[in-house]
Amino acid sequence: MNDSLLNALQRCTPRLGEALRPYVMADTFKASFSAEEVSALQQASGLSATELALALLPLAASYAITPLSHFNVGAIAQGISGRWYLGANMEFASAPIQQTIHAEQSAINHAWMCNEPQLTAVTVNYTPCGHCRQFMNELNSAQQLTIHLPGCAPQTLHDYLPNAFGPKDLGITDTLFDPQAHPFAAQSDPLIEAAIDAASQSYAPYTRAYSGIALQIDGEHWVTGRYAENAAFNPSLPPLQSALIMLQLQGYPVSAITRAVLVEVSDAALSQQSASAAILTALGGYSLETVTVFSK
Ligand SMILES: O=c1ccn([C@H]2C[C@H](O)[C@@H](CO)O2)c(=O)[nH]1
Ligand SMILES: [Zn+2]
Repeated sequence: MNDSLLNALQRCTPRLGEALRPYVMADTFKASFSAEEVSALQQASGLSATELALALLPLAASYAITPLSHFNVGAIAQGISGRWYLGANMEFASAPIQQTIHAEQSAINHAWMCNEPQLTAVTVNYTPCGHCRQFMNELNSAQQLTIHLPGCAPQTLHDYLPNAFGPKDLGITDTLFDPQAHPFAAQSDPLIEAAIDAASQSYAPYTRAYSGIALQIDGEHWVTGRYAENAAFNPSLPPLQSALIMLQLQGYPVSAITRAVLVEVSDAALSQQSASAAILTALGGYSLETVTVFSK
């Protein structure tokens, strides 16, 4: 368990801190709470669901990596399954500033990578920036999504983003969190296979440049990341960022990476290769294997 998570736990009110401790201290804790855990935490703390989500934001923000801003943002994506997924911003020193991951993207990607079918709300400790509002507008629940902020009445995403530009403006009916299953031929290497699986579930309705990443952590563990496009293009989340979010939230340091594989579609209109390789270099000289796959 990392020190900043422990610090955040110690700064909770005694009642909440005591209730959280068994979950957060467990080796199996992966920065999310099941519906049963959320209701047990509510019972023990006496907080409403909204109050509890706000009270958990410092825990979410403890996952932030902010060498550039030292401004830690925490977010919680609340799934229709009842599970809550934490997320935090991540900055990369020595890489272009555009590579930054916002806390809302982190929490939302976390839920998506865990195959949550839909989000009902996002709770965040600062007002979401325009880029995040646009990122959230891609969700299959964009029309109903509630945003919770400290000291602010709950409002819908629509309140935060009137006259929104979205997938429909580009003639796309698919939305982020709609299940994706793009068929690619299998390969025998398990890590490549994990990256192919991520690519097949990636969301790229605008370019069809499906891509996925798998990062080997040790002999038998890996994390994966999927590409998530956005109608406004720039708020898209590249597959490496998606995988690095999962690495961070599962408690692994970047130094644990032993191998990195990017899977892309052959003859795609764009490539993640050079941007992903540049970040891996900035993170400490990790090399990137790129595998191109053909649609079945
Ligand atoms: O909605 C927002 C706004 C900003 N940030 C992060 C990005 C960057 O790391 C830092 C300063 O902008 O805060 C978020 O995570 N979400
Ligand atoms: Zn943002």
